[in-house]
Amino acid sequence: MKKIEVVAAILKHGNEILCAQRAESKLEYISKKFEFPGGKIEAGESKKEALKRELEEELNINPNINDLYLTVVHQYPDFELTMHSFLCDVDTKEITLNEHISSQWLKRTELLGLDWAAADVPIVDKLMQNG
Ligand SMILES: Nc1nc2c([nH]c(=O)n2[C@H]2C[C@H](O)[C@@H](COP(=O)(O)OP(=O)(O)OP(=O)(O)O)O2)c(=O)[nH]1
Repeated sequence: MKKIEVVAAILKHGNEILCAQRAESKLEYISKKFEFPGGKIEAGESKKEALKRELEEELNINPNINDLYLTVVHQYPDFELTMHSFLCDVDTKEITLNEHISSQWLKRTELLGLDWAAADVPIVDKLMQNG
């Protein structure tokens, strides 16, 4: 089974968190789902270097990347995903959506209202518990 390793950012502005909606995809289980921005780690990159690159590519932002929050291993029908999520503080809500089709800044308690990619659910649960 194919394995993918991804980094993702929990972008916090005050008490709000950025939730970003993926574009339509032929993989229905991730198509238009909400996620934390990020992407695959490329050869030779550290996790934080990969996340910095992805955040610039996807949102035109360059935030401080803080501690690892949670690593999730999730089995999708076509691949096994390992996703490392990092807390990041941003000082502005101004972002440019270069790849996502929509975004919302939500309080922790509001996160469950979105249709998240399945791999994100443990991260969302932890964020809600620690609210
Ligand atoms: N970035 C991110 N990816 C997630 C999350 N949840 C989740 O299941 N994924 C999955 C969807 C994709 O299969 C994979 C991320 O791959 P991607 O295609 O977005 O990464 P990338 O930007 O490096 O894309 P590419 O170069 O392959 O086009 O991880 C999440 O919260 N954030």
